[in-house]
Amino acid sequence: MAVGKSAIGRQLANHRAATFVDTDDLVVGQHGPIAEIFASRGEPAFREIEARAVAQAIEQSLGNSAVISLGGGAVLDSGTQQLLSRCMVVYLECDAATVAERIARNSVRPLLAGDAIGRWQTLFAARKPVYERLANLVLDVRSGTVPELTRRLENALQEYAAETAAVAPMPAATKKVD
Ligand SMILES: Nc1ncnc2c1ncn2[C@@H]1O[C@H](COP(=O)(O)OP(=O)(O)O)[C@@H](O)[C@H]1O
Ligand SMILES: O=C(O)C1=C[C@@H](OP(=O)(O)O)[C@@H](O)[C@H](O)C1
Ligand SMILES: [Mg+2]
Repeated sequence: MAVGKSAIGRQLANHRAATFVDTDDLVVGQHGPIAEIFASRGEPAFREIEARAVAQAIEQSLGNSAVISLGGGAVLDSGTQQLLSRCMVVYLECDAATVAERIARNSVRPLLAGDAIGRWQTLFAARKPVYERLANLVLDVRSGTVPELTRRLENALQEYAAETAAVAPMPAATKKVD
């Protein structure tokens, strides 16, 4: 949460003239504000809605050029993990110090209510292995502006594509960009 998935994803899509889909926006468009879904129906209901939104976004992107930004907890769903195995997955690697100021003024992320930084750290520690396992590319987003990070991501994606084309048909191992 708050690492820049939505902001960087949107800029990358603009740069590539690709469709941009933020699955949180899909959820909000279909079911209303995320905080209200958590409050009235609970997190399990949110996760089901979210998994359907992710599946819809991936299905509609097949054969098209699309950048899909997920919510930070979406990858915990096993169905989503399977669908992501057909996608180029980028993990934006960040830390608590970098997001601290952003989440201090958080008002839309129910899982960060109360001790925002403590909650972020606990969630991150539990999810990090999943992020690492699913990622084709890891981008360090601890420093740089959104436009700078988008350029670094674009360059890294081009390098990744060139490397995987060179070793096809074997998929390349996860690449880490500092
Ligand atoms: N590298 C960055 N530098 C400064 N602000 C950033 C950076 N990345 C994201 N932000 C800002 O932090 C907030 C959270 O970013 P967002 O893209 O919504 O994160 P996520 O989708 O991962 O939760 C937004 O206000 C965004 O503009
Ligand atoms: O990490 C999470 O569990 C969540 C992250 C949020 O999206 P961002 O990661 O885009 O903030 C949003 O899906 C929801 O508040 C739950
Ligand atoms: Mg987001």
